[in-house]
Amino acid sequence: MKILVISGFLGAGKTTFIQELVKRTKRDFAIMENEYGAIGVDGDLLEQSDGSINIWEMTEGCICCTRKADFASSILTIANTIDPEILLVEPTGVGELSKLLENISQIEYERISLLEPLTIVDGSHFEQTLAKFPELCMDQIQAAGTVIVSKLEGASEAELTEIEARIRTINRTSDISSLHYSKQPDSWWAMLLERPLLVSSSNQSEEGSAPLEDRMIENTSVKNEPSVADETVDSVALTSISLRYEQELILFLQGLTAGVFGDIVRAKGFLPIGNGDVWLQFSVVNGTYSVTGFNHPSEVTELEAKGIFIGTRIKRSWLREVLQKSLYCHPDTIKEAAKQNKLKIGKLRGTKRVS
Ligand SMILES: Nc1nc2c(ncn2[C@@H]2O[C@H](COP(=O)(O)OP(=O)(O)OP(=O)(O)O)[C@@H](O)[C@H]2O)c(=O)[nH]1
Repeated sequence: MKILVISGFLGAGKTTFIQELVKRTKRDFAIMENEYGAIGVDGDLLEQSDGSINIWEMTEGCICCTRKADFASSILTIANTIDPEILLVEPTGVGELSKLLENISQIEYERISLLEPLTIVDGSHFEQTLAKFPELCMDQIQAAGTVIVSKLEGASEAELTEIEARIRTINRTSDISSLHYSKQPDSWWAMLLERPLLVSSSNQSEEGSAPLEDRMIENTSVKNEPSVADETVDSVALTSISLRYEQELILFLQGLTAGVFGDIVRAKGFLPIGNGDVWLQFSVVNGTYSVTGFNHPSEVTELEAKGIFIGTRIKRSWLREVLQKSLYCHPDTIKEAAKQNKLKIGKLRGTKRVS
């Protein structure tokens, strides 16, 4: 089993990229999703776009630090049971790629090998994200074998050259793809699944990128940079959410991006509108929101409305009051919902979801 880690900051476009990778290469994949909050959203979205793929979700904690041991044992379980050709790993947007690679390299053996990791960077907010989360973003870029720039589909040649040069100042050896991946040829996609990560300098290939242990040394210098990342970022995960009208969702998202519910860096989820005939999916990143249709597979009863909100100074009770209105009005219902949420969270931990 080969492992391809697809890293990138919150909302950079990791899940969207994975959907395209699966579509373009049609290989035998399994996917491991690590969500920063207490519940997973990406697994459901991926399942919607390709119901035939095995998806694992690990929530509540980061596989590069607090859930290290669970992550290692899940990888071994996947290798020994499903044994896909390639396991795609999407860490949380606030995970350090260098630490994660270090963890995985410790469980590498003849049946498990690492591919050169990818980091997706949001080209439309590159400088802002880097300025706000320097340690994290630099780590993700420096440890990547290929840095892929998203969200610059309409950029000019000059803009692409500029961002490429900027990324080059952070990582001297990686491949950089500033051309949007939707325009890349099949050979480029195939190449992403073929390049092994070199773990020690003694294995370095002639044309090769820096091996893993050299990258780690490089990264120690970054540790002294100021960072506001891990310690201050918080998350709220809500289930059983709903709104009465589509317009209400727009108003809520406008409030969210205006800072009414705290300083939200990332939000995403899906929920029913009105009597549940219409479901909508929402996504908030870098102060902008998007709303798209969501085909709720009504025969799958376990798929529940959910939303994740990541940021600082989050107004939890306000979010609950707006999105769980029906629950909020009745104290007994709140208690019951809290009980059910607890059970649900427990059930999701490290479990395998096979469609
Ligand atoms: N225009 C454009 N939008 C994109 C691109 N990639 C992602 N998006 C949008 O950006 C938002 C976040 O995309 P995701 O793929 O969910 O990002 P992510 O990195 O998986 O997010 P987290 O896992 O929550 O950190 C969604 O609204 C996407 O539709 C891109 O290349 N171009």
